[in-house]
Amino acid sequence: MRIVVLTGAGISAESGVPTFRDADGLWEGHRVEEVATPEAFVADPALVQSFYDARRAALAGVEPNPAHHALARLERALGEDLLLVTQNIDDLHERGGSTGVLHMHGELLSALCAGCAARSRWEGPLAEAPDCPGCGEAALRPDVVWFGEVPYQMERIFGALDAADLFVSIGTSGAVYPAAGFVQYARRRGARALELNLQPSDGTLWFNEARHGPASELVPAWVD
Ligand SMILES: CC(C)NC(=O)[C@H](Cc1c[nH]c2ccccc12)NC(=O)[C@H](CCCC/N=C(/NCCC(=O)O)S[C@H]1O[C@H](COP(=O)(O)OP(=O)(O)OC[C@H]2O[C@@H](n3cnc4c(N)ncnc43)[C@H](O)[C@@H]2O)[C@@H](O)[C@H]1O)NC(=O)OCc1ccccc1
Repeated sequence: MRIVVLTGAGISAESGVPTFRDADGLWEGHRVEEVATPEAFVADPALVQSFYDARRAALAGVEPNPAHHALARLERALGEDLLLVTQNIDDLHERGGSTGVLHMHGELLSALCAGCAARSRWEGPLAEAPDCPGCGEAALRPDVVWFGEVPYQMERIFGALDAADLFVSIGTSGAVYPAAGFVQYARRRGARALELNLQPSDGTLWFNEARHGPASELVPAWVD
């Protein structure tokens, strides 16, 4: 059984990471789409840096929950037959024990050089980050995919969706594309689709089955 799992902010909600819907899409009064865009980074880099510095710092205060741990068990059981794709930029899947996580929207603990595109691990405020280890330019930006930018590893994701027997969506509202379109794509390729979410997502009608409730209960119940 080849499975593709897609997770969103809802899987980290019970760990204390606010979802986008929680803050009704606002951060410090800014619409997320306003601070998570390349245009915003050009217009006000300090505002954007502080947005991500705040989320990076908050990681120290949260822990993976039973849903993250259950997916790590599933990975150990299925090996290559599982692809875990996340829209989340936190590191809770990895801290929950998952090793092959595909972060399609990037990672908070990674910095990207806007000059030479070199990547480097960075845990602290980006404003204090050293110059790029690749080209020496002081052009490090958060290694996240902003609105209007192409998500990471799309070929690998569509390749896995082509071969999938089952597509499972966990803790996502299905409001942001191209991730929100994966269920339609998978169904058209003949896969079954299962939704595990607190409430019906925008794409819930595309799923063969939907179970609604907290991920910390639904995911272990599905995996074990
Ligand atoms: C707002 C939306 C309409 N905009 C888009 O989709 C745009 C494109 C677009 C613009 N206009 C359009 C009009 C129509 C269609 C599309 C568009 N998309 C883009 O720009 C993307 C780039 C999008 C990525 C942006 N970066 C993120 N994050 C990283 C940064 C950061 O994090 O700061 S997106 C970010 O928001 C999204 C938030 O969604 P969720 O994770 O689902 O969270 P949300 O809060 O919405 O929902 C939480 C859910 O959990 C549930 N829940 C809550 N608690 C629990 C619980 N305890 N248990 C279980 N479930 C729970 C809730 O019920 C809820 O359903 C995530 O993807 C997250 O990564 N790029 C692109 O399109 O490039 C071209 C392209 C096209 C095709 C192929 C290639 C390229």
